[in-house]
Amino acid sequence: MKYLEVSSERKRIYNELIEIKGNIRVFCRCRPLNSAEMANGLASVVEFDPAQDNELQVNCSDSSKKQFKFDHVFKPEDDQEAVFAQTKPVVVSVLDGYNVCIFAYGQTGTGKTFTMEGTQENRGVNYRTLEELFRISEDRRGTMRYELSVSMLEVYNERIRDLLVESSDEPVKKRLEIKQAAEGTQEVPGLMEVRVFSTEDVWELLRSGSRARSVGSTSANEMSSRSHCLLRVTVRGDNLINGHKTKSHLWMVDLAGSERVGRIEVEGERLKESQFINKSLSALGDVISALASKTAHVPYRSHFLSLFS
Ligand SMILES: Nc1ncnc2c1ncn2[C@@H]1O[C@H](COP(=O)(O)OP(=O)(O)OP(=O)(O)O)[C@@H](O)[C@H]1O
Repeated sequence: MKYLEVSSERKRIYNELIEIKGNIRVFCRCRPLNSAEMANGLASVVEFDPAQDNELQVNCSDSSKKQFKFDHVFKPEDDQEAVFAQTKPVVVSVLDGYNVCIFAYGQTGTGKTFTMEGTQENRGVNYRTLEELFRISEDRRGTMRYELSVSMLEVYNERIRDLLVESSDEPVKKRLEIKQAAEGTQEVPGLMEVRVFSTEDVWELLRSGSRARSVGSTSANEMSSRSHCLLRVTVRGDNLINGHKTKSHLWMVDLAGSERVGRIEVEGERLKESQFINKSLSALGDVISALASKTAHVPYRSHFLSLFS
């Protein structure tokens, strides 16, 4: 009984939080200048107000200043832990049966992959989230049994590729598609789903998926991600007290760079990629702005990337 009270209290608080803050949250992260930028004598054009952690100001080339507001702004000195601290309350709600989606969006080279994947020493949101999900699952062991599985796919030039299928299997792999499931969620039939039992399983799995991703070099980033990379965590929950079962998805998406074609001298294959990237990002932008303004029609079908949001 005590457990049921705590659990429904947790859901009530979460729903209240969503009510107050909205169900879409936008954070902005400004990365530090890199060594090439410093060597070229570049300086940051972004200013932060120490008293406001949700605002920044951009100094424009015509000496005007533009102010932007977000739910939270991360400064160059904010580390991966600080970013995850803000993300945590939203992602862990997947354990209570909510579907959640996070996108990292920005121009090429701004730190999307660093934020989501991170490095061995500076692990990003993807790994930290799974670590937290395991920690909470363990805490709730007496009352809930959870099964966590991971899938990873990329959307590259309008095609969906499974990143967890061995690359040697590539020639026999069939093209994946999105289908609407009976309960209204989106499914990708045939997508590999790997059950994970501990954080030790996770890091190598994420690394191998990420190595299979399509990358290329643009003039703005030497190792630019040319695809949208989607990590899906599926949570199956079994309530040991009342027998209630849940299944929910958490999507963590590292979008391809939103560069403007004219700005980074692209040609040939890179140009084609950029056009596909921009088309899909623009469709996704339309969906998010329709959701944010709560308009009756949300154009999910204008691009299949939007179906995951
Ligand atoms: N907050 C940060 N602190 C330190 N280094 C960072 C930070 N953010 C990004 N970097 C470094 O900047 C470089 C570019 O970052 P990253 O590849 O994550 O950009 P991206 O936005 O994913 O680019 P693309 O869209 O081209 O894939 C990388 O070398 C990364 O390690």
